[in-house]
Amino acid sequence: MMIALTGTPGSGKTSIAQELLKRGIPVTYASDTVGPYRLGTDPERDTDIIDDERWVSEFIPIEGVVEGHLTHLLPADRIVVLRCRPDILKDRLSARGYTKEKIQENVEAELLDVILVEAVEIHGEENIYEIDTTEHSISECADYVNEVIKGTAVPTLGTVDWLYECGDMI
Ligand SMILES: Nc1ncnc2c1ncn2[C@@H]1O[C@H](COP(=O)(O)OP(=O)(O)OP(=O)(O)O)[C@@H](O)[C@H]1O
Repeated sequence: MMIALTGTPGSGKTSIAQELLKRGIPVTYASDTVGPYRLGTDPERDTDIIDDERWVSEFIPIEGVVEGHLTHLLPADRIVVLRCRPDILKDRLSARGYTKEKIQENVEAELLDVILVEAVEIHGEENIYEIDTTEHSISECADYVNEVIKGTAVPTLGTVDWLYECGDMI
């Protein structure tokens, strides 16, 4: 069973993946697999350009959790979408020293549910497990992913409405 752990940059994927690893759950970092698919960098957006179609088509499925903001594109069995309240996400990304533009791009993507919508389109609502990392500790989020792995979690989406709560950030 392959579980995708996805979410906007800063939503907490790496932190939760590290906690899962500590608990003995196998984790693959997508960033370790995209090297051959890197086409270059986008200087304006300060990000790598990845040939994601080829990456997805050539990805050899793993047993365990695959972490990264593109992993919902993979043919995973269940998709955990991490959410983060946009004002908190802004703080987390500012603390990293990201540019204003890069922060704005990611905050808007989170506000507009971009990853969640893509995940639902690809995998259907019945395979989506959404969790708000603003409201839960890293340990609680890892507990939840563990439940998703075991099959005891109930698929969920629509647990947050950032446009209602923080729409004035756009
Ligand atoms: N409940 C939580 N779950 C995950 N991270 C949290 C939580 N609460 C606070 N944080 C903090 O938020 C930050 C999340 O950063 P992290 O690198 O894990 O995100 P990411 O989604 O992997 O980002 P990227 O896609 O850029 O790698 C960390 O500093 C972490 O300590």
